[in-house]
Amino acid sequence: MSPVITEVADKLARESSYTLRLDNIGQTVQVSSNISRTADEIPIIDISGAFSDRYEDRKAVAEHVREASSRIGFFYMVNHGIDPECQKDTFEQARRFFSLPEEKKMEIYTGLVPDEYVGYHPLLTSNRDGRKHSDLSEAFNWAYDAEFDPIATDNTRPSISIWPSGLPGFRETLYAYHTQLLTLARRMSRVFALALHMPENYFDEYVQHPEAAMRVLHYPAQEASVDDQNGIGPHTDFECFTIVTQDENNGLEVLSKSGEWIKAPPVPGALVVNIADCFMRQTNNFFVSTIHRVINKSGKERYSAPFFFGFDRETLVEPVPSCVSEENPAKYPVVTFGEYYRWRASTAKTDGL
Ligand SMILES: O=C(O)CCC(=O)C(=O)O
Ligand SMILES: [Fe+2]
Repeated sequence: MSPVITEVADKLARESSYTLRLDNIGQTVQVSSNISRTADEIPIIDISGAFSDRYEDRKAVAEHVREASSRIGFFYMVNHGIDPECQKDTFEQARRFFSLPEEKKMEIYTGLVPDEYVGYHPLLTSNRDGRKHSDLSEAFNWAYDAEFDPIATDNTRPSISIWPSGLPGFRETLYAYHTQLLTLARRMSRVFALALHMPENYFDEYVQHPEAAMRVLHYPAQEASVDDQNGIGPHTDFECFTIVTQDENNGLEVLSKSGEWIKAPPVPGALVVNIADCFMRQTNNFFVSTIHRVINKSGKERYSAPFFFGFDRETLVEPVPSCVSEENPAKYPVVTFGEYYRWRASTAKTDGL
């Protein structure tokens, strides 16, 4: 084939529609094209009102969050009060860890801790999109630890995380940022309660000893085409909501309800929030847990730090009363958060994300 014809054929391949199946959540979606586009569907929400003493200010933020969470399941938040120095320090520690020799990182390989999503996930070990090469990212995950929770009520439960040796300050720096996000996430759970037209303290009892895991990710610059590889393949997150800190490089993409990949580029000073599967179940599909992926074609290394927030493992994932009615009965069987989490974490590890 002449180069021109190959190019046209490639273009057609990339622009043709395909079916995406996510077996773990039983979703099949039709994607119109593998090419992502820029769109302004992901709103930027100023959440300063969430910290206001005035109920009307908090309610106004919640209404924006309600709109975004039910329409696209993603939004940016600005004026969240997080210290940018902590973000910088976290990325610095991530760079330090990922530049260790592979054997050193493998000392805390996630495979050593069955059923828990902690430790090191090496490059090219997951593949969510069977049509492509394995995912071009590596990650380090850690979990909630009451020692670093300023309002912990129960310090007796052991931490499940595993830590690299010989990296002084690594754990403390990562927890300094984790603690800030934990406090923000508790505040956001009040915003979400209002967004669901429930009393503001509706979720308070579920966030005493929350599922609050975090990860740092490293995406090398991808040379393969977007049709041949992902940084992280298409997936949904499995807790209630995720707060993602991005560096300054593009890569994150969100699948809109109409089946188009939409870019979620970094916005200076903003954190990305996305709804995850437990919240979708609890809201009886009113909030949408949106499929997303990362492809790093920025030409540079990309780092990100998602914080995954879910409720205590004893909590029942049962529908919020404002989201069920006789005409709209519960769509999911009730399980505890811990049962759901363990099932998803173990399948994610065997299936690769
Ligand atoms: O790197 C990102 O921006 C998002 C990563 C992500 O979706 C995940 O770790 O679940
Ligand atoms: Fe994700």
